Amino acid sequence: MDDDLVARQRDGAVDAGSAARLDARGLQLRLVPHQRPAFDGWLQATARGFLDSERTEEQLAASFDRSASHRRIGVYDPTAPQDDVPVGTFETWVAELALPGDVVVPALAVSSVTVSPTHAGRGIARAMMEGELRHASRLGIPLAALTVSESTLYGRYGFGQAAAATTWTIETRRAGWIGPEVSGRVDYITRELARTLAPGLHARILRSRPGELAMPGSQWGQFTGTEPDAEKPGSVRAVQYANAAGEVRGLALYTVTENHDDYTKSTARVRYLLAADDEAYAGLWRFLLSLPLISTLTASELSTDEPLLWMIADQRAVRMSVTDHHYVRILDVPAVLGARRYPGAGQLVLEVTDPLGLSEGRWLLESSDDGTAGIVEADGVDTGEVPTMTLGTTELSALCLGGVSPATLAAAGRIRTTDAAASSRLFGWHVSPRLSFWY
Ligand SMILES: CC(=O)SCCNC(=O)CCNC(=O)[C@H](O)C(C)(C)COP(=O)(O)OP(=O)(O)OC[C@H]1O[C@@H](n2cnc3c(N)ncnc32)[C@H](O)[C@@H]1OP(=O)(O)O
Repeated sequence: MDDDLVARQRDGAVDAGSAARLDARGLQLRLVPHQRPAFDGWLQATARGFLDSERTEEQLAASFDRSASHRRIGVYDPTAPQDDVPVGTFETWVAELALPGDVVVPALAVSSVTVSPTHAGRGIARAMMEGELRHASRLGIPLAALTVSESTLYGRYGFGQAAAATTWTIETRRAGWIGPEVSGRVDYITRELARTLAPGLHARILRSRPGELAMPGSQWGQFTGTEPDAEKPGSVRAVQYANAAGEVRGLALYTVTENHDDYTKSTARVRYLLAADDEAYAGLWRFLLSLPLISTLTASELSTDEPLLWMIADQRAVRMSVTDHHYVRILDVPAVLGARRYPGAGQLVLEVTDPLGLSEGRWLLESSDDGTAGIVEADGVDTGEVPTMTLGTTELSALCLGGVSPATLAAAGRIRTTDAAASSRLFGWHVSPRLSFWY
């Protein structure tokens, strides 16, 4: 990651257009310095917005210590009784996001969007979002991404649902293992060791799964229960998988809920599973499915095409639900579509409209047999019989990771294409996108 870009994104001035809009309503848009007590007011407002209880001194200190690298903005009402507590909060940082084909690009990760109910419906969230997207666009950051509390919030700004997630409930005794028998071993490790191993393992899988985002360091602490303010840290169990050569290739974190009426009907919840290769994946799931006294295993933020389903003899032992998860917003069409890889050679004209005017245009995309692509402005270029796709940024963003096909969006009336089959061949990818956490 480019440290200079990270610093310019974090420290850049608030967007002048959004500041002026809010100022006209008597509100102030400010960059929140990484200092206490300014940080405390911002975090208390964010916690309240997400229905959390008031943060304790221990939680404030722990959050402050782990959050220096992020940009925070707040909207303040100087006439409010608590004028040091913002009525709007917004957090961003630059993180690598994986695109199809083992490539990553810098993305603006967006989080902590809240507006106090006392100030709702006055355009505060819109002003913060538009301003931060413009700031990122000016810095050349090619896309933005977020996970959502409500599905209906972000399409209006050009975010498209690009990587769905699945939630699983598995009847372990019914499932039956028909996956590979692996030659490595599973061992319990301390949560601290899991915290140390996790970032390296995640860095290895990041590029292989479109949609995955580099996880903020602090979140590993939350998954492993090693942060000073972690809730019930002792409930988190950690195991590692090492192959026959002794190399650690995966780890799993889980919690259990005892059933006091019948211990054999207890439940385990997979908190996080990281596997750097197929063998570690099989070894860890095999272990989790055979935990003694556990009759139900649950897991979430899995992809829509997990090999796990094909390692289970009785697929009806699995109940699976699909939910929208990772939303992406293209800010620079040539940068994103020129960086990702394609299944093979093809050509497509893209006519893109953008509600915020950041990524509008008409482009000719040409991919080669090796999957790389070039993209040029199509105006003035003879595009002859090349298939054309006409769509909004929201829909292009939904398509860019290969999680949904142009044919599906055309059938849904969301895009127009002169050749649904050719467009779908070009935009498809052989694995479904996935994001393994919330942020
Ligand atoms: C990435 C994340 O952090 S996801 C978390 C989002 N935050 C939350 O869920 C916390 C609880 N909710 C809130 O804090 C606020 O209600 C927010 C942030 C969702 C909205 O803040 P507001 O300042 O009231 O929104 P604002 O007035 O700017 O409205 C912007 C647009 O969103 C729409 N909108 C606002 N709330 C909702 C909603 N709950 N569902 C659907 N649309 C909504 C408005 O109608 C408006 O539409 P328009 O501009 O296209 O006409």
